[in-house]
Formats: sequence, structure tokens, C-alpha cells
Amino acid sequence: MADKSSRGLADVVAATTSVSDIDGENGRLFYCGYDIHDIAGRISFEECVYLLQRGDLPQQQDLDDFEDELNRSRQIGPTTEALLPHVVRNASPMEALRTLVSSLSADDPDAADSSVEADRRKATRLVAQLPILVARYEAERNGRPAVEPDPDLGIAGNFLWQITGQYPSDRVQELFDTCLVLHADHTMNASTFTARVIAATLSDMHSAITGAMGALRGPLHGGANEAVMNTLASIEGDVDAVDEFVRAELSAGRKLMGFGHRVYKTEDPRATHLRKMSEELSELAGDRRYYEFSRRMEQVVFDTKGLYPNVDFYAASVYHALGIPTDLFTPVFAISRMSGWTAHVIEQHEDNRLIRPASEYTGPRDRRWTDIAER
Ligand SMILES: CC(=O)SCCNC(=O)CCNC(=O)[C@H](O)C(C)(C)COP(=O)(O)OP(=O)(O)OC[C@H]1O[C@@H](n2cnc3c(N)ncnc32)[C@H](O)[C@@H]1OP(=O)(O)O
Ligand SMILES: O=C([O-])CC(=O)C(=O)O
Repeated sequence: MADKSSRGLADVVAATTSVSDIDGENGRLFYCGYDIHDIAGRISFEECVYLLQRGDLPQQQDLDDFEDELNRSRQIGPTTEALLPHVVRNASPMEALRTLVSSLSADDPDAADSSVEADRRKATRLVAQLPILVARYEAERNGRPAVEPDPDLGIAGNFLWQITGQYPSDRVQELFDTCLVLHADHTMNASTFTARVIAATLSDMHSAITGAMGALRGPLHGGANEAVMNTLASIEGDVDAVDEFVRAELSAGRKLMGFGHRVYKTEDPRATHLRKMSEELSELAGDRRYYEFSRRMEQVVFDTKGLYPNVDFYAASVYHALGIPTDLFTPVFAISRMSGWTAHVIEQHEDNRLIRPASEYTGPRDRRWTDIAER
């Protein structure tokens, strides 16, 4: 007989992993044993991807080789190229990207192979291809040719260059790079769990990642960063209007996106970094409005509900200050989380068992069939 169900699988250990770990009571996050406070701002996103997918930080030569491999892996195949204009016309960014990511398998030489070596090659390609797909989406919907990636820039710098058309300063590149590091992995969050469930049927990497994209999109998960920005932008007036807005939302029983977390009982350690980055980038952009609104909102939500901001909260004002369009915020999350998802799929395939939990039946029992004419 199975244990009683845990609503939303809270506190259920659904997998073993050596990719990341969280101490929710003390607000700590670790990637492969490294404290996020120790590595954020010190390792590049490329190093972080290497760490998550291979378990150790790279030596300089490993990193150089890995960066070369990423640069060579950006190309989008003909199937996805052909599909791109159609989905851009008819679908919002996360819908379009979910479909485009799925289509990448059609031209992937390792599509049908789920060996560790093939999974690693596909993981590298997916990490390199997704930022290009987002940039291509943005160019296509604005009816302009895509900006070519600059070989001197890393993933973070290139993305900003391709999206905004402006060459980012070293400091702006560093800050966005740190954002990508901060979002890279987070144990058994909903999208990673989805990816692992799919991988555990011995399905392929692209199927698992397509499912993860679908799970990330929801506003209770990665979609919250876009919702936060829409909330901030909807508040009219000066910073004092935030108090009234928050109280009205909470007393109407509505959730404020960007607050609360299933695991953290204290501040999300990623929010600590993003808050500082939001202030610095707002200064650089010469517009502190959304940073100050965010600070006030954080204070009022804490005073009224005792809730802390999660990773999505300050990400909103950070991405806005970087000039990223609001509906690309969740795609940016996906660009980063691709590193964690792919690492988990590799880990699942390396030591697989089908994931098939039990359920607790709550419907009626012992019913008797009656003919349709008599129901
Ligand atoms: C990358 C990420 O995915 S981070 C999370 C991004 N999502 C969001 O920011 C959406 C807003 N937050 C939430 O909906 C939740 O806090 C979640 C989904 C993150 C966590 O959910 P759960 O652990 O299931 O908590 P649950 O939704 O049951 O909330 C517990 C209580 O706190 C309240 N609560 C939780 N979050 C919020 C919020 N953001 N605003 C207002 N109230 C909240 C709930 O209403 C509930 O109150 P009740 O017990 O009086 O009914
Ligand atoms: O862990 C979670 O449930 C959500 C989260 O913060 C993330 O995926 O980064």
C-alpha cells in the first residue's frame, strides 16, 4: 500500500542527483558542490554549463575546447529554418521556441542515439542553438535580417548583441552572464522533473527538452518573470502607488508573481544577487523606476504576507534594464536552464529507472454499468 499522497509532490524525493542541491531552510544553492555565492560573478556561463554537464570545473584547455565546440554547434538545420517563419507568424515566443526546439532533432546527427557521448553532443548543440533561435525569432518578427553572432563574444554577450543590436559593454556582458549562471539549475523544479520523466521512458534528449520548455512556460514557474514585468508596468503613478496596488491584489486573493517558493523558507540566494544587479543596471540605464517599485513591492509583500521574492522577481527589472523585450524573459530563462535540463537528462540516462509514481484514488467505487438508454 502506497503512502498518502503529498499535494504537488511537496517534499517527495523523486530522483537522486549530483547536479545541484538546495538547503531551503538556510537559503543556499549548490551546483555540483559549489555554493552559488562563491561562483556567481566568478565563473562564465560556459564554465557553468561544463560544470553541470560534466561534474567538474574545466581546466583552461578544456574550457577553450568547449567554447570552440559551442561556437561550431550554433547552426540551425534546414527543417527548423523552414519552420521558423511560420511559427513566428502564428505563435508567441515560448510556443514558437517549444516547437522549434522539438524540430531541431530532425537535423541532429545523433537524434536517435541516447548514449552518454551522443547525449553530451546534443546537450552542447542545444545550449548553443537556443540563444540563436531566440535571436532569429526576434529578427523575424521585426522583419529584419538576423544579426550574425560575433566570434569574440560568449553566449551572454552575443545574445545581447543579437537582440538589441548594440554592442554590450564588458560590465553589462558580465552581469548578464551572471544571470545565466544564476538560472542554470535548481534540483527537481517542475521543468527539470518533466525532462527527467520523459528521459526515464528512454525517450530522447529533444523530447525531454521539448517537454521541459512546456513546463517552464507556466506563470507558476519560469513564466513568472514576464508576469512580474507586466505587473510592474501596470502600476500607474509613483512608488507610493505600489503599496495600494499590492494590498488590493492580496486582499482580492490574487497571487503576486515573483514571490514565494516551494523549497526556500527564507530569501532565495539568487534573488540576493539579482537585487544588486537590478540596482546597478537601473543606474546604468538611467532609470530607477522599476528597481524602486520592486524594492517597495518586496517590502510590502513581506510585511503583509511574510513572502520573499524568488529568482523571477528581480530578473524582471534586470532584463528590462538590459533592453530585452518582456515576452523574451522566459526564453532567456530557458537559454540558461537548458544547461541544467540537459545535465539531468544525461544523468537520468546514465542510471535509469522508469519514473512512475502512485496515485491516490478519490473517485466513486463499485459502480454498476447500466445501458445507455437507461442512464
Ligand atoms: C523559477 C520559479 O519557478 S520560482 C517560482 C515562480 N512562480 C511565481 O513566482 C508564482 C507565484 N508564486 C506561487 O504561486 C507559489 O509561491 C509557488 C508556485 C512558487 C510555490 O507554490 P506552493 O509551494 O505550492 O505554495 P502555495 O501556492 O500552496 O502557497 C502557500 C500559501 O502561500 C500563498 N502564496 C504563495 N505564493 C504567493 C504569492 N506569490 N502571492 C500571494 N500569496 C502567495 C498561497 O496563497 C497560500 O496561502 P494559503 O495557505 O493561505 O492558501
Ligand atoms: O525550484 C523550483 O521549484 C523553481 C525554481 O526556483 C527554479 O526552477 O529555478
